[in-house]
Amino acid sequence: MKEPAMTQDNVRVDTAWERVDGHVLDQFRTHSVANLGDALDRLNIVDGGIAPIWNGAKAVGTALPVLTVAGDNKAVIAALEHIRPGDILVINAFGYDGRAIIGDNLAQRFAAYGAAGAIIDGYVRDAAIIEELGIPIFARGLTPAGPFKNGPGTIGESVAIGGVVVNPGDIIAADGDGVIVIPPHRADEALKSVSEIVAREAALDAEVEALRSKTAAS
Ligand SMILES: O=C([O-])CC(=O)C(=O)O
Ligand SMILES: [Mg+2]
Repeated sequence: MKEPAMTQDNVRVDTAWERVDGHVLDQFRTHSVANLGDALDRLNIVDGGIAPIWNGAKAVGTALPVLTVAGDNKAVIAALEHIRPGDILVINAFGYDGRAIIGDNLAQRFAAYGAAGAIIDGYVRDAAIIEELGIPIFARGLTPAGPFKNGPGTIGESVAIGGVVVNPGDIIAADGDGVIVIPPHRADEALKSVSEIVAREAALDAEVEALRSKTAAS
């Protein structure tokens, strides 16, 4: 039987779930989020309001879901000790724009514990330092206002983020276009289908190249 969730000081924690192997994640790393989205029938994509906070940020990993109260990061701080290498913190902070849920200090702690990044349905701060450090953080925007630290919250339970349900251990891929959530049981299907999409995209590029040469010759 599944272990029940424990509540630690106002934050409920469930750690009874699995992470996929790193070699599965490596296969997703070679693909764009747009192509992965096409491979999953153009579904499973987080709304475009959640975007990288610096140009060039990208990340692939498995979801460590965190639910906070709007403007409060107690559950995020409590999640630090539950990070495993390759995790991506997926934080539902209710899209609230009045408080930053994390800044450079927490982003650096995520990285120090081996997290591959964080996706936040909410706002962040200290963006210039996070960019300088190259830590991939995706959020709705920036505000200098710091968060409260009272809770409650949950760690390791399913959350909603940008209109998509994220279960603990789901595969997350994020790049300049945005974020996709891939349930592990659909990983093989997604990888097979995305290689067909890559071939189709290459054929479209070749068509454009042929058109360009024809235009130049005329
Ligand atoms: O004060 C906080 O909790 C958020 C913050 O700025 C940081 O993590 O650097
Ligand atoms: Mg800070």
